[in-house]
Amino acid sequence: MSATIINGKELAHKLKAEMSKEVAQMKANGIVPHLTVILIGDNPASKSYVNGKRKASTETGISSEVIELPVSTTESELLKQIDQLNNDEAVHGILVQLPLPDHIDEQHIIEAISPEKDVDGFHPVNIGRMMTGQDTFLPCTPFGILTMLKSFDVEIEGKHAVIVGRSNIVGKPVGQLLLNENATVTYCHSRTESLLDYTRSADILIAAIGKPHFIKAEHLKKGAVVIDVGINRQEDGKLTGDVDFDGVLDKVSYITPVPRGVGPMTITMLLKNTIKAAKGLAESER
Ligand SMILES: NC(=O)C1=CN([C@@H]2O[C@H](COP(=O)(O)OP(=O)(O)OC[C@H]3O[C@@H](n4cnc5c(N)ncnc54)[C@H](OP(=O)(O)O)[C@@H]3O)[C@@H](O)[C@H]2O)C=CC1
Ligand SMILES: Nc1nc(=O)c2c([nH]1)NC[C@@H]1CN(c3ccc(C(=O)N[C@@H](CCC(=O)O)C(=O)O)cc3)C=[N+]21
Repeated sequence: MSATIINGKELAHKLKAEMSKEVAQMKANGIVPHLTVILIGDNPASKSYVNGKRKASTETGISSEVIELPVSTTESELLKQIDQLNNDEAVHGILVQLPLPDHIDEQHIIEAISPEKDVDGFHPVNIGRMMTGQDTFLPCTPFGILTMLKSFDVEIEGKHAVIVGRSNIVGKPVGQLLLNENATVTYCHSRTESLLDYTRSADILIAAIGKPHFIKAEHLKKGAVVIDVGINRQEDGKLTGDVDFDGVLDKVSYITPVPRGVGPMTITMLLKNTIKAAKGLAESER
């Protein structure tokens, strides 16, 4: 059986072209979608992700701005900055790049962002809306994964989706979105006993662990759909996923590569959410 490789970069490219047209139309009506990203400190990985976001915004015609703050920034200074952006009508989306320095409480920051500008979909109000199946900003990585599965007509309803990883930004919400699509969902994590028993029964396996090549052929059922969320930097500087891509290729029906898989889709969904935020504001102004 030959596997289909779900190329996230190509799909992202296609979606960005569609969004460019939408943005042009919005601009013609006097609305310029604007995203503000706050980057604290000089973590090279964070800088590189933020650059990717800036580049993709420009490509789509979305106006973006990056506020770079020193690692010494206090929580109250950051809260003040967020308050200003919440009250700035020209700003539609606010994203605070994670992780934050240890002296800043991540949850305080996430909850300070207005839910109407929370294009990451991390605010508890938006998480609650997602859980109850309401219209909201979906968290970008899970939203990107769902978009990939749907674009490739992967059947979700009734299927067993196994998520390895339970973080608030990837594992938990991706499980919820798949549940909303009528999958049967199992969450696994570092305390799971006999992980193989679960992963081997997965029709759809989502790997969001952060350990290079953790998922191997022995973990999988033949014909499984594998989504690799992991982004791990190797010694040679190259990126690799949580799945042993070459080792499992013969066994799977669909698989996402790293790089050019989930990562570019995450950024694309951020742009989609920013457009949605700009539209939401326009509607309330009418
Ligand atoms: N492509 C993209 O757009 C994005 C990629 N990422 C990448 O995805 C990966 C995961 O990110 P994130 O969710 O933030 O990571 P976290 O470190 O927050 O979560 C990792 C999860 O993996 C679980 N885990 C760790 N070891 C094992 C094990 N041996 N067996 C089973 N489960 C295990 C942990 O369990 P426990 O809860 O018990 O500790 C935890 O739930 C990273 O590589 C990250 O860089 C992240 C965000 C976006
Ligand atoms: N508030 C917040 N929101 C986030 O969405 C967020 C965050 N913080 N912190 C870090 C994680 C990670 N993340 C990625 C985005 C794009 C790629 C991506 O585009 N990766 C490319 C490769 C990029 C490269 O070569 O460096 C790829 O996989 O092909 C990866 C990872 C968003 N995150």
